[in-house]
Amino acid sequence: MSSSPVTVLPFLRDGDGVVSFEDCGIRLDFGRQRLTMSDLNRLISFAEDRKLMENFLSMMNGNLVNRTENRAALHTALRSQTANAPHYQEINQAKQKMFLFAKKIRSGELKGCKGDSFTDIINIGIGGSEVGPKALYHAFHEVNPKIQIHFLSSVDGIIFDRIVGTVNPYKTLIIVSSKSFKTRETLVNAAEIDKWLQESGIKGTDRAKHIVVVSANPKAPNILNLPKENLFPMWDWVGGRFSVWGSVGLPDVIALGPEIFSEFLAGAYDMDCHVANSPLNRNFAALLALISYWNATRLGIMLQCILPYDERLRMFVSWVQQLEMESLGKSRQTNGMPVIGSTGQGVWGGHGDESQHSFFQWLREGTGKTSVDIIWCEKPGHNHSVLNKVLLSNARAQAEALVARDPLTPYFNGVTTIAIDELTPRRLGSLMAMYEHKTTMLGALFGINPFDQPGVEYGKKLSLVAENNPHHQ
Ligand SMILES: O=P(O)(O)OC[C@H]1O[C@H](O)[C@H](O)[C@@H](O)[C@@H]1O
Repeated sequence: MSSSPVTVLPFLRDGDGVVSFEDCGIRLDFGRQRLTMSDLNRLISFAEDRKLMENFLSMMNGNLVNRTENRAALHTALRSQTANAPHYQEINQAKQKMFLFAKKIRSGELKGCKGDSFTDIINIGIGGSEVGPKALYHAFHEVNPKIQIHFLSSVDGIIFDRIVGTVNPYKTLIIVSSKSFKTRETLVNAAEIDKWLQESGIKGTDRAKHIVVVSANPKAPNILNLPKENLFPMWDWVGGRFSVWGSVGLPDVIALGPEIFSEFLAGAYDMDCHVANSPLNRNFAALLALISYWNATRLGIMLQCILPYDERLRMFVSWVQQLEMESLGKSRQTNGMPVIGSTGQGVWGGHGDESQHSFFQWLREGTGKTSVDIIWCEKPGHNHSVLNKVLLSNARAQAEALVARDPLTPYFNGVTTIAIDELTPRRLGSLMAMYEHKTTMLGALFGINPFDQPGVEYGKKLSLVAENNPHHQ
């Protein structure tokens, strides 16, 4: 048996040039990725030819960048801090409505139908109507939250029972969150929860004190037989997986407070400004996108592993997974022609320290190639300095260990480290916005539309057919 020839790939850090820099409280180091500075410079020229920045600014200005659905993609407008952003008035109006509602619930001015203050929220929603608010809540909720959020996403009665089994319906607010208000799981769960409320005696007009809806579908309140005031609006010009910055964030605004949510938006805006104003060779999102493009198309790396060494970022992994895989899992270009070569990678990951004792063996010595993002926060969110010392040592050590693979095998990893000074809501906003911009920029580089999801919609149709098939009862 003859062994395949092995080429030892260079690291970016082995040449001249800047491979690490800081902005928005984030230090990015891409020196352990497998390319040379001249490769990177060629990639930057390619990005210029592809009009990467022009595309990005066109998205922010509200042009119809989602061409298959003939829509804009204006998630940046939801967090803009300037009055000249597109749709400023209606965005601001919706935000004020959400903030006022949250303040009244938090102060106890708004109560349930029997006069109780709210202690629990059940957020019914799936995909983009769940993972973003869940990531934010998981990062910043208190040890014993005064108002706790429960996320009901899949149509799995076990989860349903576990949630309703721990809450008092008179002290519970239900948020039914669905951009389309057509998602089967969300509507079926909403009906089941409504039944539970009614069986608990919350009927007729009392229901309106316990259920609100978040949707871009103006018929949503009517569908659930609620007054139209119970609607918190979304718009078709924000994609579901980019929607945490608007009314989809309502459960967080209530449970964590408007101040935390405002900071989260401000952090995303910091990153929007960084990406809009930085040259390509100092631009976080553009560099992440270009390296990912290189990895997928030149090195055949089809996996992207996200490893936060911080419990608060555990749910962030699921959020990135939906963001990247739904946006970039495409094999047709925007012009309708099949893609030649590769597009988006499979995204997976987990808490870094736990993953060391689970799948790191595969990363270190398995027969695969992976691009890894290791994320840590320099200042901990707790007082256990010994624990933090060990955790951060692990993170730094693994960044080296994962690239130190046996040079005689054709398998390897490229590692990017992302060190955050301190995880505040503002920094989480910046981090999430950075990955959003990486994703949409990759769409432009691959020549695909990162804003639609026709494959998911096809699956939804087939599920309905299966549900109506008597042989599946
Ligand atoms: O918010 P909804 O309209 O209920 O959609 C929920 C989810 O449905 C599908 O799975 C889409 O692919 C997702 O992008 C979306 O976030």
